[in-house]
Amino acid sequence: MPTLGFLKKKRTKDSGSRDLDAPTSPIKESSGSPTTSRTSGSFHLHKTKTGDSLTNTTSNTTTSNTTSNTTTASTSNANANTTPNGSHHPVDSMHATSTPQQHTPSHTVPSIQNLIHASNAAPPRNGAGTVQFHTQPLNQARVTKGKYTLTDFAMQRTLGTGSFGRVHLVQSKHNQRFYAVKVLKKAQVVKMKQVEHTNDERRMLQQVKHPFLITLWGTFQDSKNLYMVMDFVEGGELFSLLRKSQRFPNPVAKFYAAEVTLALDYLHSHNIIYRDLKPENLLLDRHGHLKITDFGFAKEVPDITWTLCGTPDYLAPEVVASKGYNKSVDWWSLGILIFEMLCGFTPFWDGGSPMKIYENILKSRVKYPPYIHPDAHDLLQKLITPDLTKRLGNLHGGSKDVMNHPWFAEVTWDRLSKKDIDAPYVPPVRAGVGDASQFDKYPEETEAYGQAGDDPCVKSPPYTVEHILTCPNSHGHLFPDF
Ligand SMILES: Nc1ncnc2c1ncn2[C@@H]1O[C@H](COP(=O)(O)OP(=O)(O)OP(=O)(O)O)[C@@H](O)[C@H]1O
Repeated sequence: MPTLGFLKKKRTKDSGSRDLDAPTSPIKESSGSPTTSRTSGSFHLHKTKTGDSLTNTTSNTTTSNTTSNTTTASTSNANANTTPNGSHHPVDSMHATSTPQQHTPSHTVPSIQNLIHASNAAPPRNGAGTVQFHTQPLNQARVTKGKYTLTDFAMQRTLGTGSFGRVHLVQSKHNQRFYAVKVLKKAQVVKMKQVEHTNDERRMLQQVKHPFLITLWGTFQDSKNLYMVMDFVEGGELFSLLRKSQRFPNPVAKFYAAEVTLALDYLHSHNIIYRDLKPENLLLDRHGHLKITDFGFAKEVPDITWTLCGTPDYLAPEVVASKGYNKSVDWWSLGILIFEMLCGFTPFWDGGSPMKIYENILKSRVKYPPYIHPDAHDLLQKLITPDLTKRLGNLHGGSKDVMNHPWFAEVTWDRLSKKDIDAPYVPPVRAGVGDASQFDKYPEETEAYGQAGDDPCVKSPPYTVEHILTCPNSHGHLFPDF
């Protein structure tokens, strides 16, 4: 088992008082945007099996995910507070005085809410068939009036950096709301041969619409940079919560895994492979629900593809072996994600180089710690298998096989897909004020954005070989649609 300093560093790729939940365009009020209406919901059993015990940490109680047969407390509405948008959060009072960073020992799950509810209406078992997003057509590209420009936003601090970009908190000068803008340096994108991926990212994100996927409001560019305007997801990365907690109790891992499963189900039903699942790309909204961000490797693939991309620890063996692959890779990565949430480290991690990780992936031998719940163990074995004819999610039943697995037995999928279930952890953020306290601090960009100048990515004929190869139909524009 990895010990000291396991993956403290993030892994990079290889190669107002109104309804604050309503996504709103930075310039124009959107008409068709869904609002998130939350009511208290039930997700869990009254009594847990081994490993399911979860203590409410209203004090500094350590949350244990070790073996326990404890009957868990039901959430009492008597303690209920009201969130700024009027929805129901039983332990919000706790957040007013205790944030995880301030009070929680690093090896505990901070401020985990009761995840186990006493519910009068027992949730139907295996309600996988009722998920509503599956049948919805892909969006037409989201339309906003006119094109954004840099002058529409006041640029603020950096929220995160990645292999190819930097994400800033920004405030719209039109509606004063906060957004996240991903800035990609064109020169860097070209140098790292990410032109096609970047254009794909924009196209994919503009089409998808799902409660657990980030909303892209629009894009623009100047001579040096590409800009993608997204909703600001205030709660920070699941990565940070996981590293602070070391590992999640079984029900907590299950909650996040279930939301990811719904998102994958949606993407796959539209022939989109995500290809970069990892805790760094899972953000928590202010209620603690997930939003998957970073569609840099997402691709519409009706059958198979060959590109080697992803993050080493999370790559499926068929990707490492340069075989053609399909959606199956996301189910493998879901297995790695669940393993990492339950154990605090990834199964093929190795202190050495990515090459060593790849070797381990190809061998596909996983040591399962004894504290993993038997149902979780079973699911993991069925996801982290190199045999594509056996991998759950890749079989005849598709994603429904995953949703119907016993580990997810108490999940009421239709309610979860409406966010009608309380999240296990509510990030301590002040809504609507651009509170970025949940994000790590980064050195800021020194080069000013929006400088005038020639755009090296727009060429007149005759085109260079690079232009023709990377963007054959672009008529000289490497990023024609930004
Ligand atoms: N909509 C958002 N709201 C808040 N923070 C965000 C948002 N999108 C991204 N971030 C932050 O910025 C970080 C980097 O974003 P992103 O992963 O899209 O960039 P990247 O260059 O593709 O990264 P990587 O190489 O790690 O995959 C994220 O890990 C997250 O912390």
